[in-house]
Amino acid sequence: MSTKAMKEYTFEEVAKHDKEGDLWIVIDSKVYDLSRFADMHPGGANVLYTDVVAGKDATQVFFGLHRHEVLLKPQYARLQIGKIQGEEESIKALAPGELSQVPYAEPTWLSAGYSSPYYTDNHRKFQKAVRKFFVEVVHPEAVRCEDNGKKISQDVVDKLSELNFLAMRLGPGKHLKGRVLMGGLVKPEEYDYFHELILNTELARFGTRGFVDGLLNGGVIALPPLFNFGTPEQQAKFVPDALAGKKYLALAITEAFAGSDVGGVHTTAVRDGDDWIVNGTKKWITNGTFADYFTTLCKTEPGFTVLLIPRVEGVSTKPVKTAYSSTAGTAYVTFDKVRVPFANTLGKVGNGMSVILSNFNHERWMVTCTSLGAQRVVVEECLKWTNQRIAFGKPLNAQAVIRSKLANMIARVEASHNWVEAITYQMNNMSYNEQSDKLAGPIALMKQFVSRAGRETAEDATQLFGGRGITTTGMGKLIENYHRTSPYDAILAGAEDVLGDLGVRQAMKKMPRNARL
Ligand code: HEM
Repeated sequence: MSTKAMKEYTFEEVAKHDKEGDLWIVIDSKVYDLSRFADMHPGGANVLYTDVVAGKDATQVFFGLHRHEVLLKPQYARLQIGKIQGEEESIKALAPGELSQVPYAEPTWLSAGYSSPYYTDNHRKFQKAVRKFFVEVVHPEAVRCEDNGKKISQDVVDKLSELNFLAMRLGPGKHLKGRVLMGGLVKPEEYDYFHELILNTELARFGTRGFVDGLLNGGVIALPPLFNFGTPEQQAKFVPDALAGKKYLALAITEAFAGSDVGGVHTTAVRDGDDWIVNGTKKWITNGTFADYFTTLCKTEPGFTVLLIPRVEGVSTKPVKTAYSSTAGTAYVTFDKVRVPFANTLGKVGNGMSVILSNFNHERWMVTCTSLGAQRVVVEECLKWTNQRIAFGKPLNAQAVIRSKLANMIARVEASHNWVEAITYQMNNMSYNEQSDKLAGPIALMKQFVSRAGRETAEDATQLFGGRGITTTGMGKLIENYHRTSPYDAILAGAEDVLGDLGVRQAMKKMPRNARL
C-alpha cells in the first residue's frame, strides 16, 4: 500500500487504541489496525494485547517473529490505515533485480567497490536481467511447485524457452547459434561459462531445492550425450523440441542395483533386427515422472550402449518419495520389453561408458554452482536473523559463539565461490576434451568441497535458527529447506567421497614418474 495518500497519526493517537476490539500498532512507521484481525492472527490474539505491543511501536518484536514478506501479502498489507507523522518506512523489500546490501550476501564481483578479473559489463547486465526475471516470473512458480509437488507449469516453461533458458543452461556451444539469448542481451558467440554460472547460482536462490531440479534439470544432463555423440539426423529430430521446452528429457543411469558403480547396471538392450529390446529398471531419475525421452545406459553385447528411449509401450514411471519436493519428478523407471529403434543409439555400440562419463564434468560443475547459490542465501539469512533476533536482551550476533559460526560460514562460501570461479575460468579457456583431461579431478574435488561446506553451513544455520530452522514455514523456512536438501548436492552427480577419491586418483595418474622428496 502506498504511504503517500495515507492518513498521518502521532504515537499519542495510536496509544489510545490499545485494547481488544480497538487495537492499533506501529511497525516501521506504518500504523496497522488489528482490531478485527487479532482473532485470526496465526500467532494468537493474546500476544497482541500485551503492554509492549498494543498501541505501541512493535517493530522490534514483529521482526523477531516474522519475515518482512508477511507485511507485503495483500491480505495483511491492507491492515495498514496510515503512517506516523514525519516518519518514513526504512525496511523495504528489494526491487526485482536489486542487489542485497548485506555483507557477503552477494559474491564479491557484485559488491560495491570490488572488482573482478572474470566478469564483463555484459555479465553484469545479464545477472541483473536474470535475477529480475527469476524473481518476477520463476519465484512464485518455484514456491508453488515446491509446496504442491507438481511439475513446473507449461506457461512458465514457455516463458523460459522464449529466453532460450534451457539452451543457455547447456553451456556455450554451437547449439546456441542463431538463438536470441535473454531477449538479445547476450550474443551466442559471447555467451560463456560465467553466464552459465550466473544462471545456475541465481536459480538456486529461492530456497526451493526440489524445484531447482524440477526446472528441467533432467534435460540439462540428458541432452549433452545427444549434442556430443548424436548424429546430425538425431540432433535435428530431437534437439529443437527439447530446447523449446516442448519435450522433456531425463538421464537414466542409476539403478537400485548400481549407483556410484555405474558399470554395475543391469538394464539390458538386445538387438532384434532394426530395433533394440530393452529390459530393466532405473531409480532416482530426475524429471523421470514427466519425461518424454530417457537417455539410458544399457548393458549390451559388447559393453554398454546409450539409447534415447521414448516413452512408448513398455515404459512406465512412478514417483520415488525422497526428502525433497516431488516437483523434481524423481522416478523409478521400468523398461519392460521396450522396442527402441536402432536409430536411437547415441554414439557407437559398446562405447556407452565414454558417452556417459564425458557428461559428468559439466553436470558436477553445474550441481556445484547451484549448491553455491543456495549456500550464499543461507549465509545472508543467518546474518539478517542474528542481527534482528533479540535473545538475553541483545541481538544474537552480540554473542561471540554466534559470530564464530558466522565466520566459518562466510569463509566457506567465499572459498567455495573463489574456487568455482577459478575452475569456470579454466573451462572458458579449454576445449571440451581438454576439460575432460585436465578438469575432471579438480571439478570432482571442488564439488566435494563445496557440498561438504554447504552441509556444515546447513548444520550451523539450523543451530542459529533453533526451532525455526526445522520449521517449513515462517522465519527459518529457507534454512529448513536447505538443511533438508543440502545432502542432494553431496549425492547427485557423484557421491562426495567417491568424488574426492576420483580427484586424488586423477592426480596420482599425473604424478611425474621421477617425483621424489
Ligand atoms: C500487521 C501485524 C501482524 C501480522 C500481519 C501478523 C501475521 C502473522 C503471521 C502470518 C504469522 C504466521 C507465521 C509466519 O508466516 O511468519 C504470525 C505468527 C506470529 N505472530 Fe504475528 N502478525 C502481526 C503482528 C504481530 C505482533 C505485533 C506480534 C507480537 C507479539 C506477533 C506475534 C506472533 C507470534 C508469536 C507468531 C507465531 C510465530 C511462530 O510460530 O514462530 N504478531 N503472525
